[in-house]
Amino acid sequence: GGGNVLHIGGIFPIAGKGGWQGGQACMPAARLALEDVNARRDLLPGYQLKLHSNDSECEPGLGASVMYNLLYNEPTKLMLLAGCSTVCTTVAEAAKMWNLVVLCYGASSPALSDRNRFPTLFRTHPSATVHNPTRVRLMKKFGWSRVAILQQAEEVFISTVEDLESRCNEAGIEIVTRQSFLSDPSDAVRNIRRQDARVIVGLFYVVAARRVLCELYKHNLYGKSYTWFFIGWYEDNWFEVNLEKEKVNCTVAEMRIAAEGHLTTEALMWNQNKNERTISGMTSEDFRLRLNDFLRKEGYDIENQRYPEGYQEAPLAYDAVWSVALAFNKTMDRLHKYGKSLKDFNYNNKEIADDIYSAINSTQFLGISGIVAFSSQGDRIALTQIEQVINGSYVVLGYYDIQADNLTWFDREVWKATGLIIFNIWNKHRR
Ligand SMILES: CC1(C)CO[C@@H](CC(=O)O)CN1
Repeated sequence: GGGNVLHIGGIFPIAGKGGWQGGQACMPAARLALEDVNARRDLLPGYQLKLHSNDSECEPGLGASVMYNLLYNEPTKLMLLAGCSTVCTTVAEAAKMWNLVVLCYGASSPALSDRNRFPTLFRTHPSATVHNPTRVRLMKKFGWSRVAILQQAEEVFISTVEDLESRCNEAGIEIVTRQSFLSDPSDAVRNIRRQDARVIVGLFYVVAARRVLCELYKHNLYGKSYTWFFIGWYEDNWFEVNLEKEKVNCTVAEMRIAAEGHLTTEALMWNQNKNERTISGMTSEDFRLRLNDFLRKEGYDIENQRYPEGYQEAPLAYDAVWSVALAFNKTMDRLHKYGKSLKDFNYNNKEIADDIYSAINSTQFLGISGIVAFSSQGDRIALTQIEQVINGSYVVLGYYDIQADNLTWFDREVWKATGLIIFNIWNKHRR
């Protein structure tokens, strides 16, 4: 390859319906990060990092062909970045044959936390199981010892529920029933009611969530004596939109009544301290403004974003490129000691691959998405946020740091049942 350039491959969900909205902003975010790391004189001195990328449309087959094109054509790539869970599964399973580390910025599937199947996988996107310690922590806080599970029959939710069940067992919390459905939740919801479960964890994509909520309204499974956990990464007004289009036979008013009071958990993807300078020198707010500016120039539709922060996962792609640059920087220093260089990598020298692996494995820096560090399975270590719908909109109730088992709580929760309010007042004064 030309001169002192370090090449990496990138597979992004650009077009196609499979791509989650955040996905489209991942390649632009990665481009911004490349600009920034290449501008730094203290990073990879004398080298430029170059990203060769193409569109997977979030389809594993297309993603595989993009990977083959990247690997069967010059120049040699030193690492691969990939997006969606399906694409990342395919790419990460094959990458070991080329001794390549794969860094996924948009894959949430718990199945990817498997060093046997994916020995060289790391991800800046947390696994969906990151919600579970948060759910269990809240069940303990509020003394909920009997919970039910309602899930859509999708791989990501099946493996998330398995992790949730084992954590509930460890915590002495009884799973009274586990109901699953493919696309029509009515039977499953009826079974939940029959079991008289009062705390229910719901795991489904947002279209199914609207159908579930309408069923809850029809079966009166909402309000003062029910607590629902939903996933927090749906768009904020998810329960008020697309009702006609998706033939949900509830009115917006009915959906609002059923939605009132439910809790959500989600992984934080934007550094919460908006004034805190990260490794790039930008705060997460600086990044949001700069990304939106960049996207506007590229013709992206900025206005109808589903999150106030814009494209939710963009920081994960930005931080992934920084992870690569910092890992290569470490590896260059080590290789120089025995007269080698990353330029010598040719998909076959295992010792250089192992050096890159151990460099990425010891990643630890403050990125736009918060502290970037990986578990031994290559999973992103992340903070989670708990919200509740109060008077129709989401209110942050607190944050949970799983590693430190530290729950930051703002005492803003509102339960409709007067009994619970009296109990909470008494309970607070008792301490
Ligand atoms: C939070 C979400 C929407 C979970 O799915 C990820 C996509 C995937 O896992 O394929 C993107 N981020």
